[in-house]
Order: sequence, then C-alpha cells, then structure tokens
Amino acid sequence: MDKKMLLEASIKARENAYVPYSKFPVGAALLTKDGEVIQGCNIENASFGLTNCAERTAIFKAVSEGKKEFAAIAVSGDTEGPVSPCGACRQVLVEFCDQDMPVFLTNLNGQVLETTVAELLPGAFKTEDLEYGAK
Ligand SMILES: O=c1ccn([C@H]2C[C@H](O)[C@@H](CO)O2)c(=O)[nH]1
Ligand SMILES: [Zn+2]
Repeated sequence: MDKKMLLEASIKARENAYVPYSKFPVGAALLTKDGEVIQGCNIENASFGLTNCAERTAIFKAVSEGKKEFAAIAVSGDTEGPVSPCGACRQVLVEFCDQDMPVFLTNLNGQVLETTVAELLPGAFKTEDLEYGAK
C-alpha cells in the first residue's frame, strides 16, 4: 500500500458520505501497521452538531474492531487546496496515532499536503503524564 493508493482509497471513501445538509463529502483512508486500509466518510445529522467527520469515522471504526496501530491516514475533500481536518479530528488523531505519523491531505485536483499528527495540533492536550492517563 503506497501513498497514491491510500489517497485513492480516501477519494473512494467519499462515495459513502451521508451529507444531505452540507453536500460536502469527505473521505478518509487509515492504514494500519498490518497493511489494512480502513475507510471512513462524514456522516451528518439533522442535529448538525452530531456530525461525525470522515477521519473520526475511520479511527473509531478501527478502534472498535480492536485495531489501534496506525501507519498513515489520507483525507480528501473537494476543496480549493488540500482539505484541512477540524480541531476535533486533530485531537482524536493525537490520541490514537504516533505523533510523527504521516497525514496526507488532498483534494480532487491532485494537490497533496504531507504533514504529521503533531504538526496538525501543536500543544495538544494529552493525558499520558497524568495519573489517569492512557498509556
Ligand atoms: O476534514 C474534514 C472537514 C470537514 N468534514 C465534514 C464535516 C461536515 O460533514 C462537512 C462540512 O463541514 O465536512 C470532514 O468530515 N472532515
Ligand atoms: Zn473533523
């Protein structure tokens, strides 16, 4: 699974987006360290704040299946430049991914921004130093 295939999987994942309100499909493709690709799309709700973004759908799908070792994620949307994950998704990536994990952000024009989980959320809140923190 190379970068190009992961990007393509994220574009394909947009097809399942449930976006009657925004009409803005987003797709994500999460690569596990075992080489499995887990796709996610955004899923909206009449109560708008309940919307789940593509990135969080992919992460939560994976975690719910016991998969927690991730190698990369690609995200795509029909944006002018590469799509930019929201703050909630950045925080969820920080929780479950290595901080230097590659994040590939793209659009439908083939523009790709390659970044990392840490770069997406400088100064992120983490619990690992706290007594109750996730280890
Ligand atoms: O990185 C992003 C940015 C936005 N959205 C979704 C949320 C909402 O359904 C729609 C418009 O904001 O796009 C994502 O899924 N991921
Ligand atoms: Zn989000």
